[in-house]
Amino acid sequence: MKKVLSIAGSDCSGGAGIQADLKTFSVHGVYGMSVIVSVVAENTGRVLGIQDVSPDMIGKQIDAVFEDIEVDAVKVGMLSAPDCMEEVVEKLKYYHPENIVIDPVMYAKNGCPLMEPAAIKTLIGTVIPLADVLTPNIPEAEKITGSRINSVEEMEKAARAIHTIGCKAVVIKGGHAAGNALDVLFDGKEVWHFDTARIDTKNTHGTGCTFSAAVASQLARGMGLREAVQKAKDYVTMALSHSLDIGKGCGPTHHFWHLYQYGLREEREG
Ligand SMILES: Nc1ncnc2c1ncn2[C@@H]1O[C@H](COP(=O)(O)OP(=O)(O)OP(=O)(O)O)[C@@H](O)[C@H]1O
Ligand SMILES: Cc1ncc(COP(=O)(O)O)c(N)n1
Repeated sequence: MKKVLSIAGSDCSGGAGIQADLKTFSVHGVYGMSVIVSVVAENTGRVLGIQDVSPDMIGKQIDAVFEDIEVDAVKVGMLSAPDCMEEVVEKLKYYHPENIVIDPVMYAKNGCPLMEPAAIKTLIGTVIPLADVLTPNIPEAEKITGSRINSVEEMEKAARAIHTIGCKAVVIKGGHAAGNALDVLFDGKEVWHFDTARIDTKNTHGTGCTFSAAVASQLARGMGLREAVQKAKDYVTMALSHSLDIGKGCGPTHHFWHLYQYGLREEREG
């Protein structure tokens, strides 16, 4: 069985962060593991508080996983502060796992900040260059490049600009744009589009976490980059079309395992 590690924040309401990642890993038939970087008291409507785990304890969790278990892919999510980022970067450089997917989480869906504004420098200087795949949404890509994104052409331009920071590939997710939900992949050579109709729902809590965890799962299973992104897009579309009206704010994606497993079974038999 392939093994995938999430290094991210804990969302006690279960829709995003580590909890969304582990649900996504299970549906993809990979063994999920977690290193908790921050404990976030949040729900579908707001963030009540953030408590970062100490860098020493983040490092020990990463050591505990890597000294014992082979890791086929790593998904990195919320890293709130520069010292957390530096610890994660140091350990990933030391253990050098394959298939590092980094979601540069900055805000929750409800607009609450999940990364200290001053951490952007460390994010760009040390975290982003480690990514095999970086998955910013449009506001995150704007913060990283310092340029506004108002069209698909500008998404492509931003993906190329972010690639020069040193990551191997970039997917700019179009959840925050108007019109179709169109994501743009730049793999260092070519640009690819992944396009679906926009699903009319407020229940989009955790879409970014679900997408990046799905990419990491597919890469761990040996899929090539373009196919992994397409499969992750299919998965998040399905999880969103069955999203749950839980809570008073933006409800979570639904990890609709039996349909997806059916798809996996078809793939194996076909
Ligand atoms: N309403 C929607 N209908 C269809 N697909 C969507 C919708 N909203 C987001 N997506 C898709 O979900 C994925 C995640 O995109 P999004 O831009 O929402 O990420 P995000 O903002 O990082 O998410 P999060 O805020 O949960 O971290 C992308 O593949 C995007 O195209
Ligand atoms: C711990 C944690 N990590 C990531 C997100 C982003 O997800 P969303 O923007 O869908 O709330 C979150 N809310 N909480």
